[in-house]
Amino acid sequence: MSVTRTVSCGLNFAAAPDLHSCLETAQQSGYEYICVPLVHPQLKREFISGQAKDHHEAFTRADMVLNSSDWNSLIVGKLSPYINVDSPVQHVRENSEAMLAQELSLASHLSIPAITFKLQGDINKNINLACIINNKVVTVSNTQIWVQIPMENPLKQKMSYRTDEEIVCESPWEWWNEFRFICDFDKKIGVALIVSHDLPEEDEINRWLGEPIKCLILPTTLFITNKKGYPVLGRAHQVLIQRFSPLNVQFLLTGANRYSDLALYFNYLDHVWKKGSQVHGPLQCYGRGYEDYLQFPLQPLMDNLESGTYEVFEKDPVKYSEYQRAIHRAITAKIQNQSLDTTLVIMVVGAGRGPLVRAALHAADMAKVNVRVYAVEKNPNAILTLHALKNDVFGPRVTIVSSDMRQWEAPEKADILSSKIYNELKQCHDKDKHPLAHFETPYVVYLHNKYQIDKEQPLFTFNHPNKDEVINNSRYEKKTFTAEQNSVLHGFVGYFDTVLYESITLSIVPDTHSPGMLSWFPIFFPIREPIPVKAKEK
Ligand SMILES: C[S@@+](CC[C@H](N)C(=O)[O-])C[C@H]1O[C@@H](n2cnc3c(N)ncnc32)[C@H](O)[C@@H]1O
Repeated sequence: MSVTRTVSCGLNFAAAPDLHSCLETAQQSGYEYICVPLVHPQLKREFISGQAKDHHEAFTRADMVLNSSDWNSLIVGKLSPYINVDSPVQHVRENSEAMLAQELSLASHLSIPAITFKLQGDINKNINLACIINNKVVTVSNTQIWVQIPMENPLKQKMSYRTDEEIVCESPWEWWNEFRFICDFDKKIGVALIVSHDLPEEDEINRWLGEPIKCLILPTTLFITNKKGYPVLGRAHQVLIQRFSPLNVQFLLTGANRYSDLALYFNYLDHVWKKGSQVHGPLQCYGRGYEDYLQFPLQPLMDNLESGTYEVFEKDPVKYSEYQRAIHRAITAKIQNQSLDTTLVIMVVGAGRGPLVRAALHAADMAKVNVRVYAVEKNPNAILTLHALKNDVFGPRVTIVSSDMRQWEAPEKADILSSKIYNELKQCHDKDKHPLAHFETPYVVYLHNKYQIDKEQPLFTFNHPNKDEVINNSRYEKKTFTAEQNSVLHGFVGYFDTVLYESITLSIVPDTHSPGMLSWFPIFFPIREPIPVKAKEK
């Protein structure tokens, strides 16, 4: 599915003495917003001591230069880079705190959508900043915070010019991780990732793909000139942009323009972004709009499903044909060594609006075998549909049983049993519970913005029919996972696969996912407190 929108890219300005002309420059070339200093870079203020302390002139432009809807949608404000609220020098720190308070208050007054600043090191150098941002912005306003993090440690870059040896230094992901822990993982705080010339290892990029990346900052120096004289990115950077595009990230172009027109960068980025945002494959098309959206699992035993819900199941192009293949294969196996006029008994338990009944009849027709099909369903509304289908389509081979299968006394034994009830969960979901109660309970989610800490492992197996003397479907298992790199555990994801008959299976496990099958998103159990995990830790 191709994308008709254009990329959301902004233009960074080192200084913006005239906001109108900056906006005009940006918009003429397709850029959606501009990123500008909240205060002119030269207007460093003095609050504690010094000559400038008693200057009471305006420290920046007035709000009237733009109307509020432009402030709200077109401007990302940069905090002054000389603010250092973690300075060991008292007056620098105190002055910085006052400047920061002034700029945060201004950002809130203007209601700009986001403020941004660059993180220059680990939490030891930024603890006060993290606390102030958390207390003064995250908990009190709607402004988004874009924390600029370099993709590669600047120390590594610096040293790479001086030595050929492999430099081991901390990943800037750690800086971000520590910072957002202080901000309690608030949704308003996200990453503006500064894309480096040398890209980090694949693992590290994968880890960033699980973070709340709001923006990729692209220095103009990343671009090279192609044969036609236009700016383009190298292959690795194109792939990077395409991998982040589906996460709805915005972009920010920064640095000197080296071409005749700024639109050349924009047009190229738009082209690369569109390629990355294209939705491939039926599952991606189907899941579009549901990415990372936590949904309550269906409870077909406790609730009676609605007509529209059945309609959604029935659209799956793969599931029912696999059921039909499985039933056909089971019929073929059953009738071996039996006389031609044998009638097989097939029971569809939890028949819904009849797709498995239809599959059973088709399979019988293909095998040229007589069948009696029992369609057992407890939802009285779905029973109406089944009766209509019996009259119009299924005919006398089908007996409709309006009953809970657990209470039904079957008149005869089944040769083949077919059912599709996987998403049953015991506990009832109360949507009005305390927000924290929503943790550690399951959700269905089409996972998108995620990093998988370790490979999935098989957990529970259920065999049907269960011929144990005492049937016990409760399960308990302990599994050990090993983190490949430092990361944060937010929860556990559950997949399943099932054997319908012999080699015919359905699976939503990533490595073995049934091609083209749309049904069933994974189940996700969020944990209440995210847990930091160290590389190689179990
Ligand atoms: C997930 S739906 C599947 C319906 C249908 N087989 C299909 O593929 O579209 C499960 C169905 O099983 C029914 N069901 C669940 N528990 C049942 C029970 N104990 N007895 C009878 N039907 C049940 C539900 O009402 C629902 O119609």
